[in-house]
Amino acid sequence: MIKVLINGCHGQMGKVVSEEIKKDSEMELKAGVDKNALDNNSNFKIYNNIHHCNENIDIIIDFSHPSSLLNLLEYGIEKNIPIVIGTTGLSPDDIEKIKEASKIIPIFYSANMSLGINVLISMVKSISPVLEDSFDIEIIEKHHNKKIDAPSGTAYMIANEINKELDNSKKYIYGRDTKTDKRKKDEIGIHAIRGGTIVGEHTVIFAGCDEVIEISHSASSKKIFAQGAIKAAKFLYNKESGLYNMEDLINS
Ligand SMILES: NC(=O)C1=CN([C@@H]2O[C@H](COP(=O)(O)OP(=O)(O)OC[C@H]3O[C@@H](n4cnc5c(N)ncnc54)[C@H](OP(=O)(O)O)[C@@H]3O)[C@@H](O)[C@H]2O)C=CC1
Ligand SMILES: O=C(O)C1=N[C@H](C(=O)O)C[C@H](O)C1
Repeated sequence: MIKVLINGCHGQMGKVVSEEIKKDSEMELKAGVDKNALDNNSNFKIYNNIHHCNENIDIIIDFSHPSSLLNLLEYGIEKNIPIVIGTTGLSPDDIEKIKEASKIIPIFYSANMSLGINVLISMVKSISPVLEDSFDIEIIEKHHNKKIDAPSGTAYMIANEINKELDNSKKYIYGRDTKTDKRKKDEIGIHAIRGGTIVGEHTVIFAGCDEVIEISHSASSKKIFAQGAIKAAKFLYNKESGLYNMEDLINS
């Protein structure tokens, strides 16, 4: 049995991951960490500070908040525990810290744990260089009204992957409300919608002269992210230190 700690266990994703682990015959939920360690009659122990947890843990799955990253990495390094990180809204400095930590322990990071989004990314990566000269690229993401970061981590991930294919020649434009000039060629527009219970939708628009290609992904339940994170945890368990992502998992 792989013994799991969920960081952010009281959150929307934490609860779904916990339900999915309970159904999994290869995994055991040993502990949870959340800002408020409510006693909710769980059959696993909940802590409000990860450093207070002395359980025997094989892997950590994190869907929480950027403010917990430092503690999380410190704990993983101190106890030599691999970490699957799904939290978004991380700063470039946070990403650097993840890269540094991954020299010591195995870390899996993806802003989107669904298979579908990662297939979408390989599609847009392959067509962007072909369309770049004559098509404008825009990304629209839609999420529920409880989401705190914008644009989504996935929208950034899609934009970054496209940009890498285009020699990082594009800059990102977020909305256009204060703009007074025409769209420039070197832009990728990124736009965020928030409302209701939308789980997560991402559309990449390639707009050319008299023709438009739209590639979309729509998540209809958080289960796909939880199941993806569990697959990532099984993949990461017993791996060498290093930084892994969905591409590594898909190609494994
Ligand atoms: N990679 C992926 O596939 C996916 C990523 N996500 C990302 O996962 C993260 C969590 O999403 P979601 O579950 O919807 O968000 P929630 O706000 O519902 O859950 C986050 C939980 O973490 C808690 N928390 C906040 N700060 C800390 C801390 N310092 N230490 C421990 N726990 C803390 C929150 O407590 P409190 O509410 O009291 O602040 C809350 O219970 C977000 O960044 C989201 O974008 C979401 C879905 C898929
Ligand atoms: O907060 C969410 O819910 C989600 N966040 C991730 C993101 O920011 O990309 C992934 C998913 O779309 C759901």
